[in-house]
Amino acid sequence: MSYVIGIDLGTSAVKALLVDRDGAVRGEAAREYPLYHEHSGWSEQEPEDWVEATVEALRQLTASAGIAPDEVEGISFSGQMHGLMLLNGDGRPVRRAILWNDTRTSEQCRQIERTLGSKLLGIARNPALEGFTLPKILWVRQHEPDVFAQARQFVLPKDYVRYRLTGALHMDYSDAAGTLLLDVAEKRWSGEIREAFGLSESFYPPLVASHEPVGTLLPQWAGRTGLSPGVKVFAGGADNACGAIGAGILSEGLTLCSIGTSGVILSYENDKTKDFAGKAHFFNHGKEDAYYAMGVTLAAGYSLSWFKKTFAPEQSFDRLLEGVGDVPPGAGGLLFTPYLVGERTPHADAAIRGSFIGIDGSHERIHFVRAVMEGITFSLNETVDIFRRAGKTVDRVVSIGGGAQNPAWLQMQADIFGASVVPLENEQGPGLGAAMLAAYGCGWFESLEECAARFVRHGDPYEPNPDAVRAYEELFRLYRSVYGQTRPLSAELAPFRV
Ligand SMILES: Nc1ncnc2c1ncn2[C@@H]1O[C@H](COP(=O)(O)OP(=O)(O)O)[C@@H](O)[C@H]1O
Ligand SMILES: O=C(CO)[C@@H](O)[C@H](O)COP(=O)(O)O
Repeated sequence: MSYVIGIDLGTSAVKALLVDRDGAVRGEAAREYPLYHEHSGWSEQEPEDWVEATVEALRQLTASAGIAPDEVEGISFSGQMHGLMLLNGDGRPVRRAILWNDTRTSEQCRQIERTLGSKLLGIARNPALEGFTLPKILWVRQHEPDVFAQARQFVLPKDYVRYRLTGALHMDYSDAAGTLLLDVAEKRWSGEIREAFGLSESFYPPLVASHEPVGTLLPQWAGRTGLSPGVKVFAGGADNACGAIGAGILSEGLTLCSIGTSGVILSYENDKTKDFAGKAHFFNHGKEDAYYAMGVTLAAGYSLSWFKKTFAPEQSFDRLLEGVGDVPPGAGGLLFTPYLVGERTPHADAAIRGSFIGIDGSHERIHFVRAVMEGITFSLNETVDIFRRAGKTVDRVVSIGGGAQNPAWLQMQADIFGASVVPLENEQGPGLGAAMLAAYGCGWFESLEECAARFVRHGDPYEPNPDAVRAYEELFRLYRSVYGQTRPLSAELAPFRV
């Protein structure tokens, strides 16, 4: 048999999938790693944790599947986006990675806006947001000059892991698009942005397409991972681009909802000139010369996992969510806004924090659980609304990620989005998209579309229930008013945060 492996370097864990030529998942392995929040708004990870976890996941995957090393033909990656890794001249990290959900860089964002003005949207196609990579580079240069002086190159999280496994350093277009340093439409590093911030050309890794081969596994890892040193390694893509590939979002008219640590509503775009005026992100797809627009809820699954960790640490998600489908829309008059770490879409606001509004003596824990799920979904619906106002049709949404594991949540998505919501038969998140890039890169298929026709299996859709849709239209209006009303309170509470 021959297989490919898709590795998804997520925020909470790395997941490796072993996939055969029919797209059947023949094995999976995951390893978690910690997040470090040393100050409010900070979020970092230890790069060595990613490497160790990835190698361990590969070892477990090959051992449990009982396959011969040369049966795996190709490997590719999906990675959490935007995280800054700075490497010294020996290719070693000079500090921990600063992640996509770290919001310490508001001042640097204002600096970028002052320096580039409207040129930024024209070139990078995205506004300066705290989570993106350029503001992080400027933060380290300003606050840790000694550390920055050691840095010779920057990369993103999955690029670093791939570099450690192959010895070859690259970045693919879909991930490079999230740095604010790429000319998105022209698919090249922007000289204008680079010069504006005095960065040297050698600081940038070479760009490649997601399905391109970038090397083979270094012999030192072969024994430990159970893979052959000859296994081909393909560049891979941003987790949202890979999530889209794995869900078959490869043509106009399809929308993706992904609820992982973050939450995303994503819509495929052929037209590189499409203008959302910065209201939605606009990035290169993992499919060549294609694009996607996307809105992001920073703390989507993270809000639910925060709730579970804080109020039910001993319970599984399935146990915590038991009975949540029996609570009517509106959670008994309880509203939640998921701004635990600030927000991105539609409010690019690092200072806002979340809230429960309407707590009543009759509420039980299950009402809070339902309110958290509804708040996350309302936040995603703000992006659905942006897309509809921009003239896009959103009537069929493919739902992936941890949030797609719960039927009540899938029904809630259909009712809040007012659209059919389609889960995948074998929900594997972005790892399947990464495996598809390897399968296409290995030449198993003529195109990603041909690969998707074999690998991607949509399940039965969840249809919107008209009564629930009506109730949610009213509740969504109330939800939207919470942001403006809690913003000043959040600002006044800021000094009390640790
Ligand atoms: N059984 C479940 N039911 C509902 N939500 C779940 C379940 N399991 C996980 N989740 C949610 O999904 C999130 C993790 O999703 P995942 O796609 O694995 O994340 P990531 O790739 O960001 O690490 C968790 O934070 C949690 O909120
Ligand atoms: O910042 C973004 C997208 O712009 C996030 O979607 C990250 O890419 C992290 O993803 P998950 O760990 O939630 O999958």
